[in-house]
Amino acid sequence: MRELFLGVDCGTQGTKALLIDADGTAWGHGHAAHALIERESGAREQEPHWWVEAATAAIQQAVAAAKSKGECVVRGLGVSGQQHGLVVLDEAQTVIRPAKLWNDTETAAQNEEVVQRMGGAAACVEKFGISPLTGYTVSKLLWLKEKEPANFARVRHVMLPHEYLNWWLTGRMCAEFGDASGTGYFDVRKRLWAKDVLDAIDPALFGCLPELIGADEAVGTLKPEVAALLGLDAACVVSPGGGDNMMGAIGTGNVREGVVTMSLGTSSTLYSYREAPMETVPEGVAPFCSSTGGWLPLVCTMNATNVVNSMLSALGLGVEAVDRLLAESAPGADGITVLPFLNGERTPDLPLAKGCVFGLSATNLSAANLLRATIEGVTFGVLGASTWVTASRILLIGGGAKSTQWRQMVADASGARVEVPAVEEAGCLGAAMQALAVSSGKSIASVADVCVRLDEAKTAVPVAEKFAQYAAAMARYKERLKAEFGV
Ligand SMILES: Nc1ncnc2c1ncn2[C@@H]1O[C@H](COP(=O)(O)OP(=O)(O)O)[C@@H](O)[C@H]1O
Ligand SMILES: O=C(CO)[C@@H](O)[C@H](O)COP(=O)(O)O
Repeated sequence: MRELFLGVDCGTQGTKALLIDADGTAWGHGHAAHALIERESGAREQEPHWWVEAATAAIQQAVAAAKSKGECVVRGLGVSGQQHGLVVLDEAQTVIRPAKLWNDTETAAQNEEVVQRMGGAAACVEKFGISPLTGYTVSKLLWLKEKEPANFARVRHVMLPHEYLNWWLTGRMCAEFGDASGTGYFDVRKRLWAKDVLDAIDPALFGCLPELIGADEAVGTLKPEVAALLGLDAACVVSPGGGDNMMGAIGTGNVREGVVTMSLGTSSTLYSYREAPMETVPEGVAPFCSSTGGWLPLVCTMNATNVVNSMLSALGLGVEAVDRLLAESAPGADGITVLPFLNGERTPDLPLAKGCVFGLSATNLSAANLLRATIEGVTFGVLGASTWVTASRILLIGGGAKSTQWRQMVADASGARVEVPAVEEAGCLGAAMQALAVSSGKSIASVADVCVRLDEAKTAVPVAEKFAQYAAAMARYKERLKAEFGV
């Protein structure tokens, strides 16, 4: 009987599922999209039951695909989730309101207030190794207390998206260091909840947090009724899971120092594993913990494929147009610059910013140049914030990595060789690899050595002439940013 391991990744736009064997070979995939509640106030929310429904559909698809290839049993399951979302449950364990997400900027004022109550950003870094930015979980709690006091009074359990899915699967509420480190109420050096931060909002909150477990501890096994629904065995072991970037790190072998991963999902992120926490935290860097016993400093911008999708939709085009239009246009988009802040922005810290288009003329205005300038803006945003890490090689993941031309742009603009894992869904792969490690007792590094493979045909090698062209376009991007927003 074939033994398989399941990874589930609850991203912003959808949930994916992947089944692998102990060699990292894929046996089944599944996908289901999520809706997104977006309001002009900056609210970005989803109903937690949407994630459960999407996970159910995606897992059922993956299981059906694997079973069609022969008899199999799923031994372990790991969940990867969009970071920072706030799920609140009442005494009866009922979800109180939609989850506010990582890209919610309605809570910007509350983030500033929390930082101030803790003595300012420098004091936060000194005390807890991290200072919260808009989007982290903590500001959502203060927002709830101020704006929806009746809902706040009902809160008995506070969870992140992947913890909520683990609870649905197993009935156990628990947290692990990687995702917990993005809450803003976690001491990232000591790897403990930061009670002082929660007390500054409300002393009742600390008692609402889940227990912390280690990266190699199992959460438990599946609830029998959930196992039956998903077509899985109730003995299937659920590993701790983690934030999607932490699971992407595992899925790209970013479990040792010196590896750099970049993700082009709804957000754009760039991260690199470290054995020790950062002593000094460069501006814009989120000094998170990894879900593998170390640390995972990262930069994250709030505008990536969401902005590309909006521009495509405004142009009446679909995602299949990306490669064609990038190929039709040249680095620098004939002088057009897009600051892609449709979602406000976190890096740089401009939660209330709006997007801007500069440099339009009668001769350069075309769909190809507009789309290119948008994708360049997204790419320059994350690369420009990533000078704290040097990379001669970048492992590129997320939906945007499917574009040949975008991969080449990242290589040309960064000067690094861009490589793509053979399994496209790195968050799912990382979660499945963690499930394999936890259920077999193997180290995550040894699992990574076996399971992470590259799709050599997709490697993009930087072209020196293009590097110079992108450097000029990026300099123009930075000038526009400075002139418009002073950063
Ligand atoms: N071939 C492609 N070229 C460019 N972008 C693509 C391509 N395929 C998918 N995408 C983008 O990837 C997005 C989904 O990315 P994904 O990493 O799954 O997001 P998330 O994890 O945040 O839900 C799509 O909405 C689309 O914009
Ligand atoms: O907030 C962050 C990282 O700190 C985001 O990276 C979220 O974790 C959402 O991820 P995607 O939906 O873009 O994968």
